[in-house]
Amino acid sequence: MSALSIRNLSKTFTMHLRDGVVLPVVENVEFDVHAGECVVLGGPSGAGKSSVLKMVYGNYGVDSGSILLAHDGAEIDLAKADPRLVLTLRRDTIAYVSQFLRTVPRVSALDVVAEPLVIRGTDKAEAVERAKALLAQLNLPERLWSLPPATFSGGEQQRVNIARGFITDHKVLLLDEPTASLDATNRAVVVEMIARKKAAGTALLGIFHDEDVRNQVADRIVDVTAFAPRIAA
Ligand SMILES: Nc1ncnc2c1ncn2[C@@H]1O[C@H](COP(=O)(O)OP(=O)(O)OP(=O)(O)O)[C@@H](O)[C@H]1O
Repeated sequence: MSALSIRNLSKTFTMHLRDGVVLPVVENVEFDVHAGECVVLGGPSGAGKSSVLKMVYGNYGVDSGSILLAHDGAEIDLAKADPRLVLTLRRDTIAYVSQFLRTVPRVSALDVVAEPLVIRGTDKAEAVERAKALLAQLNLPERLWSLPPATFSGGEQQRVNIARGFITDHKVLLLDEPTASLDATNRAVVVEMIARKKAAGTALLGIFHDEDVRNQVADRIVDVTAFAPRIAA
């Protein structure tokens, strides 16, 4: 069984403020992501890459189809999971590095990064040590660690977000443009971190506009234009 299996997934957006105009985005999306590989969603702007990623994480509902995850020795369909189960899947099985960090006031960068481990029951001091190691690896200046990331630069916030997403050993890791705001040095760090995740058996699914990074991390590219909706005649 794959770590992540997408079957027949379709999505339309209904614009309620525009007389209920219906915008089909993708139809019959089908692909698998196996343990230890990084699959990259490809296709031009507007093809639906982010929408697919958001469906897989449960941020967007689906019209039809399945998002099958290996969780706790069973196969779970995230597309049909109730909100409580979605939260459990996010705690234990599927992690997501979004493009932008959602900052919480007064919470330090270190605590933001350590939180996913603490929630899973890791001792706080140990979680903070792991957070420090990741922030150091990502070259986030130590003077920033105890500050809330709200005032950080785009690239600094993105590195906090990456550290938070990478700190656990979730079996599935989703990456939405994790290197978009990074300089060459830190892009290389992230490429190395992805390679380590693969070696550890994580299944990764991501969007990377940077061609260099994409070529370095991708085992396979799934072209989302293959799932463009057929326009009704
Ligand atoms: N919440 C939403 N409501 C309405 N339409 C949406 C919504 N999210 C995405 N869309 C539409 O769905 C289509 C696909 O968007 P999506 O962001 O998934 O594309 P993408 O391939 O990730 O593009 P890019 O590479 O530019 O980020 C677009 O036409 C977009 O306008």
